[in-house]
Amino acid sequence: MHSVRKVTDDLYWVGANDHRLTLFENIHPIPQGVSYNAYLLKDEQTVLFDTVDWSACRQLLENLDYLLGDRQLDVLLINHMEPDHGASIEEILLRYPKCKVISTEKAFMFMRQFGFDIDEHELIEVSEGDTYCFGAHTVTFVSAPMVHWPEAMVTLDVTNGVLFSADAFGSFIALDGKLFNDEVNFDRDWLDEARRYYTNIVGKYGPQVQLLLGKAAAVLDKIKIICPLHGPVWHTELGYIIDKYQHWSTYTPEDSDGVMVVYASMYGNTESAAQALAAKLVERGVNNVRVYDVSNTHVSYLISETFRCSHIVLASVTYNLGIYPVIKNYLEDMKALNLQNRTFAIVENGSWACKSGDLMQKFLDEEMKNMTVLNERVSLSSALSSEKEAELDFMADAIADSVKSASET
Ligand SMILES: Cc1cc2nc3c(=O)[nH]c(=O)nc-3n(C[C@H](O)[C@H](O)[C@H](O)COP(=O)(O)O)c2cc1C
Repeated sequence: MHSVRKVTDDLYWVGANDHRLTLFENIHPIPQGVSYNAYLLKDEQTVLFDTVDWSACRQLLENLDYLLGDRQLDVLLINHMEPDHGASIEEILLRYPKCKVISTEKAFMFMRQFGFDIDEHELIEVSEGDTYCFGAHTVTFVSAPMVHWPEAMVTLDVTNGVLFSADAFGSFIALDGKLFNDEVNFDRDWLDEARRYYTNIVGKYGPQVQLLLGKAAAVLDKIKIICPLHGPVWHTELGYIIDKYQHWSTYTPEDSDGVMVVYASMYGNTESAAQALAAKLVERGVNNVRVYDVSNTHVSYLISETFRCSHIVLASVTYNLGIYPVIKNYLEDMKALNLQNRTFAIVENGSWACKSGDLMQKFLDEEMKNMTVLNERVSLSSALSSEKEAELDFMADAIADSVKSASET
């Protein structure tokens, strides 16, 4: 059965929702699913903008069948070749043998690498600034390398201001009938998952996203609708999502008063200190505090929260003279995603040779960029003793002061 939505008078969402996939990219949990968005323009020529994951190909075909009726698909325009969008290319070309393909040189290379038989078709290679007319609609192409693969481009329909933004402005969560940003409560229900999508998938490529945002800024008044490849279509409050992208891509905390306390604890003593610290922070008026057990929280959620918050408390046991491995993995992920400009506080614990504090400090100082570590470290010997509580108070004071000054700037 077809399931389509109208975006404009002659543009349709023809994508699909996926509630079966457990792990996006086989790594990030997606408990609320994901959508693969593709769009069909019915102009003098019919144009399909991107395809969907192979698992959703049948839905795409039914949607196209329904909307095209007796018409053929004339053009397949590929902005992004990652298989969650490109996997159905060959099937589309088999069904519509006269279909031309418009894409970038690199994307055509990827199509061949992935084994798609495209060379029987007319292939139109485009690059930055080229335009193409489908009848009433003319589009122009803007390259978007590493947002988030090297071949990526975005396409602007200069006739009606629709931007096909590829993975930019995308989000986890299946659409389930909704399509537009104002059909959902984005701030309440989607923002966390949009951030988790961006930060884990594209987070590393902040400078490249900045480049794209710079190009978009030059034509911002012309952009009326943003059609990403996952999640809602933006047709109101474009500034809201662009502002989020500004923060994320410049590694600027969204919440200058946000504190996350991430603890690693085997027997509960470090956990107890983490909770005591959280209570002390709230007592000092720092209410935007969340506590995470690193062992129970998938690292993609921690990364997302680390992009949101200005302050991070790392509380780790010592493990075989090292940092607890799961905290180490979290730090490595932060580094891989290029995260910077955060303030840290360190709580360490050990029963005979406490090392985790120095090691975490060294990692932040030497492996990462623009990270500040507060001097007030708390060093536990097995459990939080009453003598050490004063140190936890000093740490809470220091974090509260730092949050206050971050919020004032
Ligand atoms: C496998 C393992 C390795 C450990 N290695 C060290 C170590 O190298 N140095 C140390 O001081 N404590 C070490 N510990 C002890 C814990 O870090 C220590 O008991 C800590 O207080 C436990 O805190 P928790 O109650 O939050 O789990 C180790 C414990 C385990 C289980």
